[in-house]
Amino acid sequence: MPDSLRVALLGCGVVGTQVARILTTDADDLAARVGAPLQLAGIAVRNLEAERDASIDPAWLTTDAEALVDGADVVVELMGGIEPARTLILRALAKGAAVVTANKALLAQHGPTLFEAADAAGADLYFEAAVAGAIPIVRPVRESLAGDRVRRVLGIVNGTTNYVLDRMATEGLDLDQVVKEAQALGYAEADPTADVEGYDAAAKAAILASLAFHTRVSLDDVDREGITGISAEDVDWARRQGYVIKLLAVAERYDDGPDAPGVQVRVHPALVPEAHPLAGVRGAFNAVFVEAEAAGELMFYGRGAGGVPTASAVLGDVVSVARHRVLGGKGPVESSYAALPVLPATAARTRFQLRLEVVDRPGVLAQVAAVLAGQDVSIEAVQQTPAPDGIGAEAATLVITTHVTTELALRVTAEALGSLDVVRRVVSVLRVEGA
Ligand SMILES: NC(=O)c1ccc[n+]([C@@H]2O[C@H](COP(=O)([O-])OP(=O)(O)OC[C@H]3O[C@@H](n4cnc5c(N)ncnc54)[C@H](O)[C@@H]3O)[C@@H](O)[C@H]2O)c1
Ligand SMILES: N[C@@H](CCO)C(=O)O
Ligand code: NA
Repeated sequence: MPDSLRVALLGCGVVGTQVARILTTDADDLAARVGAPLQLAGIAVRNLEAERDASIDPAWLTTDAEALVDGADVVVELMGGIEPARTLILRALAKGAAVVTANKALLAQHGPTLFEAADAAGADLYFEAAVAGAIPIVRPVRESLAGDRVRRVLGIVNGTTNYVLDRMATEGLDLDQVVKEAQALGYAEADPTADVEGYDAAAKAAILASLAFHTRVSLDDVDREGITGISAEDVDWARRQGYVIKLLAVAERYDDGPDAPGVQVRVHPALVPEAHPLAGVRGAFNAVFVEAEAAGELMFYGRGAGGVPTASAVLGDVVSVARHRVLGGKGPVESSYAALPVLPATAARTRFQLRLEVVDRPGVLAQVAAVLAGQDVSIEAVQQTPAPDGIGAEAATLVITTHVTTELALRVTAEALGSLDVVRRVVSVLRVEGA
């Protein structure tokens, strides 16, 4: 067998601990698969004295990340954040080391810089764990679908928010209550902003869109709306109409119409029909639904987070890049040749459902319909129910589902409806996806 390959770990947190453990406990199998032993060269940490899992040998730890990087064949970055992760990855690539990272935030903001550095050095940069944790999705999109044309990607890529929305639906609980519960269970962070406001999902959406459309898409290109505006009442309304509310990452390519060709990438809560495969994704699970021209519909499902599942994706990448070291060759480089324009939020095309509280008297529906017609928004269905308790007599709730329209037309429509005398309140506006 060739000489062993030196693997440096940066970060010994939730994921790093599990990667270190499996690297050592499964060393024989990994060596056989790679064709050379993988030697854990060390783990860079901030504090040598911090309490750690019993599987972590204190002799592995160092605070000198730079020296560790300089002596490595494979650098595994699991610190998270932008700096020093970015500088250390660039340093590793410049020295010709292969890099594996799970850092979606870094890739979504500085991907091009990192990929250019990898290309210049002829080194591998792998990142399966950065999108949907254990689920193989980066490699399928980057490699298996490289001969196809992806049209659309719809993903549930944040486990925390999926757990929260699922509990709201099954228990009728409010968002705040469930977020507290998710924190107690260790799903949600002490500061849940990155998850509930959709930043984590938006970073993953940018990475997926870049891969799917061979176009650079950064976090700033993603229109983002979190789940904080979703009420228990919204969830209940959705259920009664045969939908579930999911936080979706949507990336699609438009080949017709005034904006074509272009890609549109967004993260927002959406109504998903109960019969759609994404509607059945429960709890903290993730799933990514891909529509490709030749392949048709594909669905990738599994655990998007957690130290052990995420370590599976990291180690899969480590084995891949290590095999290249042993056998020669290299993995794919960044593919951004298509350079499609990334379209603004207003260009997004989808169906919508508007819920209005209206005055219940003759002619109201006609006025409402005229506003939609004025923006060329086509109505697919209208449902009227008597006023909920508390909004008074002669009032009704009107639920209007539209055909596909643009976000721009919908925004203008919602504003115009809100200013009609007969509309007391625009209660909610939700996109409908996957129908
Ligand atoms: N936890 C998950 O389920 C999950 C899933 C997919 C991807 N990821 C990604 O994996 C990465 C790691 O996540 P995690 O959950 O293990 O985070 P974590 O916070 O548990 O671990 C990060 C560790 O890195 C250490 N660290 C930070 N800066 C450092 C520095 N300058 N030098 C040395 N050590 C430093 C921290 O002290 C911490 O122990 C992140 O990029 C995250 O987005 C995590
Ligand atoms: N916080 C993320 C896990 C890491 O990507 C989630 O809830 O899915
Ligand atoms: Na993955």
